[in-house]
Amino acid sequence: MSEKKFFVIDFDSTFTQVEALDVLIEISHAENPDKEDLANQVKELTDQAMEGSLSFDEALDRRVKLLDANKKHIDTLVSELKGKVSDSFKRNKEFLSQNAEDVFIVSNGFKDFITPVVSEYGILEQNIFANTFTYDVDGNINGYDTENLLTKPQGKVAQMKELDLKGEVLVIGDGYTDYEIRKEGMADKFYAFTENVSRPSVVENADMVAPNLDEILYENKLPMAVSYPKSRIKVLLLENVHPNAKATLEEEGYQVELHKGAMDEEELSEKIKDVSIIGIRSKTNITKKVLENANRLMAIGTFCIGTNQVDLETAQEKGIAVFNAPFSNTRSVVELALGEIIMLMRNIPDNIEMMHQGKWNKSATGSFEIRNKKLGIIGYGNIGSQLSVIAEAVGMEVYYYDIIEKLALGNAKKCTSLEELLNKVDVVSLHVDGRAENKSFFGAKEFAMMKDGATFVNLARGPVVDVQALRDALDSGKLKGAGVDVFPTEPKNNQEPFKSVLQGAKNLILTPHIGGSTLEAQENIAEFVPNKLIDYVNTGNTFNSVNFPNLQLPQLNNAHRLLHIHRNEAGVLAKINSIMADYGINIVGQYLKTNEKIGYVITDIDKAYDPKLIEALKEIEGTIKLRVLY
Ligand SMILES: NC(=O)C1=CN([C@@H]2O[C@H](COP(=O)(O)OP(=O)(O)OC[C@H]3O[C@@H](n4cnc5c(N)ncnc54)[C@H](O)[C@@H]3O)[C@@H](O)[C@H]2O)C=CC1
Ligand SMILES: O=C(O)CCC(=O)C(=O)O
Repeated sequence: MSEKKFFVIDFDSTFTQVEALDVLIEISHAENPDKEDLANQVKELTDQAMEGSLSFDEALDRRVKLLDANKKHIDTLVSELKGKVSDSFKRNKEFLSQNAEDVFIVSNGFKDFITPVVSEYGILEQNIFANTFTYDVDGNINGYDTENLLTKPQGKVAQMKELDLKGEVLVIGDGYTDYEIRKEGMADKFYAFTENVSRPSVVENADMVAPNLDEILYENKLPMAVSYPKSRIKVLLLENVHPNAKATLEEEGYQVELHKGAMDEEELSEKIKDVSIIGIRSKTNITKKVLENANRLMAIGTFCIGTNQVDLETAQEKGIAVFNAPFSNTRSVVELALGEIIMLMRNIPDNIEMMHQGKWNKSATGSFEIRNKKLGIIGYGNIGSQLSVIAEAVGMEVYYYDIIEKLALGNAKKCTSLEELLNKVDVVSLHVDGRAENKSFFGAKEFAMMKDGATFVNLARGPVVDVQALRDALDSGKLKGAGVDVFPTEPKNNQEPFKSVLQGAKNLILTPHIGGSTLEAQENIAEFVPNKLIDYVNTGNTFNSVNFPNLQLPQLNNAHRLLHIHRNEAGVLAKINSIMADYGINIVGQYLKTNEKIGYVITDIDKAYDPKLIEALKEIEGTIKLRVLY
């Protein structure tokens, strides 16, 4: 039988998010003009005591003198503290009350406010060890019980000696006095609790740093309120994604690492090993080799539209869901495309170049309005169709070509072949996606089909265009000008040099893949993608995933949710349900969706079940991944 475990928990900044005396002084001095100064003095004394730089009894004495509080203030304090219990203690209330015999509060705070707060979590009064205030006849605090062990230096150690717990003693706290219990041999383990505050002198002495109570319960294989501690979910964000993404993911409780640039295959194959979620933009290739090393990876977020940089099929085979931001930067691309078209029709790139060289060339030759010019959009998706509407609004006549049937917006005219479009229009704007079949889709043959003196814009994907053929078309005068934002090979970061056969061509706008790089777009993406990832982790929702069957699931209420990802083979659902029946499971809800390769079955079941059920489900032939959520 394993040894009995005792949990010895500190109160201030551990059980609650705050230091109670800091709050009390704000309450008792609410009307005092010097309240800020007094509050700062109390905070400073608390910090010094917590870090171990001031003896606890001296700090306590000085703080109580500054309080000037009475019983009524204590009542107000208690109701404030009840709202400030640490989140992980709140959610693990069931564990605390079910193990009440083994849970102790040992605090240098005061029972007067501790007892009413922790009692709501089932903690037994006889297991609360803390100081007590003394009051005068009018109910004003006039001191504290100086005989109490916890008013003395090393008081917690002395209290633990007196308690003499027989079993494994785990101390959880944020202060030096908590660590002292372990230091003096009265505990087996000290967890530096950092959910509310992290003190270097405490963290460096800890057996383990615990960002929350879930982490401690998980480490001790004890039942907890969440299926997996969020603090164990490691997120790697590459390519300078907007800082809001990091903030959102950290707020959710994940560990987030941010890198400015992309990573190559070698580096990423190593780095990915302990990562649960990765966020990238267009320059990081998540290849088969990377995925083969990604043993903990649950989801990939592309903080952009394109997903051609991810081996979607291998990700799917490994049960890794991929999410992108299909709409967040589309407007930015459209604005740049239209801006470039206007610039190119007026020969502005050449004009700029000449002005920098000191040449004044005021001329209307070869300069045109875009009004009444024919714009040909290739790829009438989210960007192409939006450009269609805006270009039409500024007077262009819009034609489009797409490989699938698309609704013509406004007065746009559909072309039934690429050739038809290329023969007809004055400006070609490419907005196809980067699927493998589109590699070199636009080359010498297509440029030849364009009208002489036409303009060409590519803000889609680099490999789609044969850039040597584009250079030839510019040099020969076949094209009037071009705008290119994307290239077959692009630098991994802003330090690497850029090289292209296009450099030096006439009337050519070259931009460093910034079609979607506006603050608005990046902010939109940083909101959209992290929320998709969090939703997938928390509920299993795959709505908008680019490689998983799309399922929008209801909230999980008072049930456990089993997410079973399997190869799409006949009979898997039947096998799942037959195992559920064997274990006498009451199914509360079930959802299934498949695509060509995988099936995704979500089953919500009653909370009480034999844990062997999970193993049995994992053994079903064709299972890729099984996740349990609660
Ligand atoms: N430069 C930049 O910073 C940005 C570039 N992009 C790129 O823009 C492109 C378009 O994005 P969305 O409109 O959001 O994509 P989308 O998927 O909504 O639309 C693409 C359209 O192209 C069509 N298509 C694919 N291959 C085709 C072909 N060979 N011929 C004709 N039509 C074809 C598809 O049927 C689809 O309707 C993507 O490659 C995306 O990665 C997107 C955002 C920013
Ligand atoms: O801004 C980026 O990183 C890439 C933009 C892009 O090409 C996309 O959204 O597909």
